[in-house]
Amino acid sequence: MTANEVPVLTIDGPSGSGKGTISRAVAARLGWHYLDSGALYRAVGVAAGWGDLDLDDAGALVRCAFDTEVGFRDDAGGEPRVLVNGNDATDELRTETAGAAASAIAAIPAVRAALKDRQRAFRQPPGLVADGRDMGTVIFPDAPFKVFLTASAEERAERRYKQLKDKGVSVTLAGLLREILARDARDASRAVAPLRPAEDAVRIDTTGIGIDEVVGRVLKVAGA
Ligand SMILES: Nc1ncnc2c1ncn2[C@@H]1O[C@H](COP(=O)(O)OP(=O)(O)O)[C@@H](O)[C@H]1O
Ligand SMILES: Nc1ccn([C@H]2C[C@H](O)[C@@H](COP(=O)(O)OP(=O)(O)O)O2)c(=O)n1
Repeated sequence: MTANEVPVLTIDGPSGSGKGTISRAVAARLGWHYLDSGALYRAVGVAAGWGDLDLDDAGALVRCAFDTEVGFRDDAGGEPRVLVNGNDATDELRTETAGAAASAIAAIPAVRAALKDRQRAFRQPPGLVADGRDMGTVIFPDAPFKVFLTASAEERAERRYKQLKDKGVSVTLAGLLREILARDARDASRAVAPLRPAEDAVRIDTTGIGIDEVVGRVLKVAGA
C-alpha cells in the first residue's frame, strides 16, 4: 500500500466541537492511527513561549516550528501524553493560553507550511483519523472520509468549562465563551487554510447529542 492509498478519515471543526474525543474513540474502534494536528500548533506556541519569542517575529516562529520536537505517548485509556522537546507538556498544552497562542501562530502561512510534511507522515497503514481545522481541505484533500463537527458556541464553552473544572483549572464560563468566539473568528478569517468544511465533508451538528451517538455517526461515515 503506498501512502496515498492508506485511508484517512478527517475530522475538522471549531474548538470544543468534540474533535479530539470523537477522533480518539473512532481511531480506537477502527484500529487506525490518530493525528492531533492542534497539538502540533499548540506545541510550537508553547515552545515559542519557553524561548521568549516574539509572536510577531514570523522568521523565529518558523524556525521554532521546524525545530520543536513533538512526541505522543499513549496513556492507557486516557488522552495521549504530549512531549515537547522531551518534556511532558500535556497539561500546559490544553490551557486556553496555549490555544490562543496556537491560533495566533497558525495564521502565519510559513508556520503552516513547516508543519505540513510532519502531519502527512502520520498517514500509515492500516489508516489514519486526523483531527484539526484543515485536515479535509489542505492536508488530506484526497481523504475518502471527511467529517465536519459543529455545536453551538454556548454548548462548546460549557463542555470546555466542565473539562477544565474537572482538571482543577479555575475558569469562568463567560471568559471561555469569549475566548472560543475570538478563536473561531481568527481561525475562520485567516487567509491560509481557514476553518471551513471541505465541500465533500459530512457535517454533524453535535449540539445536544451525546458522545456515543456522535461516534456511531462518524463510524458510519467511514463505512464501519
Ligand atoms: N457530543 C458531546 N456531548 C457532550 N460532551 C462532549 C461531546 N463531544 C465532546 N464532549 C466533551 O467536550 C469536551 C471538549 O471536547 P474535545 O474533544 O476536547 O473537543 P475539541 O477537540 O473539538 O476541542 C470534552 O470534555 C469532551 O468530553
Ligand atoms: N489543523 C489545525 C489544527 C489547529 N490549528 C490551530 C487553530 C486552533 O485554534 C489551535 C488549537 O487547535 P486545537 O485543535 O488543539 O484546539 P481545540 O481542541 O479545537 O480547542 O491551533 C490550526 O490552525 N490548524
